[in-house]
Amino acid sequence: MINEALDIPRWRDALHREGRVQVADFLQADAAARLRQCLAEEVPWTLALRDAAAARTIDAATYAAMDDGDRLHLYVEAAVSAHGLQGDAAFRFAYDSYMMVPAYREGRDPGLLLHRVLELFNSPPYIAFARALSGDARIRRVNAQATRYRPGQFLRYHTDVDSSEGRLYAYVLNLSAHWQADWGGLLQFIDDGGRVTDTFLPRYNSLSLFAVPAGHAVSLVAPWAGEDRLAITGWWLS
Ligand SMILES: O=C(O)CCC(=O)C(=O)O
Ligand SMILES: [Fe+2]
Repeated sequence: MINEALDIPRWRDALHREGRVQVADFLQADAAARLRQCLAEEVPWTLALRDAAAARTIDAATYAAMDDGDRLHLYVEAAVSAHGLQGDAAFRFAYDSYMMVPAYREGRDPGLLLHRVLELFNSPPYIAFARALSGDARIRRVNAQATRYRPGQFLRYHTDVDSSEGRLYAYVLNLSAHWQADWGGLLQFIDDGGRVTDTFLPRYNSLSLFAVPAGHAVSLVAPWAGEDRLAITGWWLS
């Protein structure tokens, strides 16, 4: 499934130098196309939402039954609930999500390709691959969620810091076909001074990879975005 022609030492050196890297042509072409089709057509999406009260999920049936206007209203409500707030208190998000680990454990959606992906990501050869790419022998497990960002959706500044889960590296396997820079949905790295230090376009079949913690955000997807921003994202864990 992984592209066998990847130049692993090249990407590892860049990751060590910069703390982040975007690996091009990550999957074999047919695997990328099949996975993209799964995200575009087969996933029962939930809405992951964080507003002033808490992080919460709108279940797939409820979400599917809503019309576009009601959905957009939820995104905007979550966004404006941070008005006047700064720092951690302003953390908000609204994006479509499929939490692959709980779904797998609970035996939900039998036959969904994402279950095979989670198995692959936790197979000994893939863990060995992740260790080789990062140069980090502590990696033992991989978690994953499928994500879809549509106009009005976003993930505000955060660092992925986590005290219990053992997050070492964050990854994003991007599966939108022809994402354009002015559609929003950009993965932006933001330093302690508030400067954007790097931007990753969600380029088809690329793996965005960075050491945790690091300040970053997914910018608001514009009304004119011509596609959904589709990805599988998670962490390489100790
Ligand atoms: O989708 C992305 O590019 C980044 C996602 C992210 O930062 C996260 O889920 O914590
Ligand atoms: Fe993140």
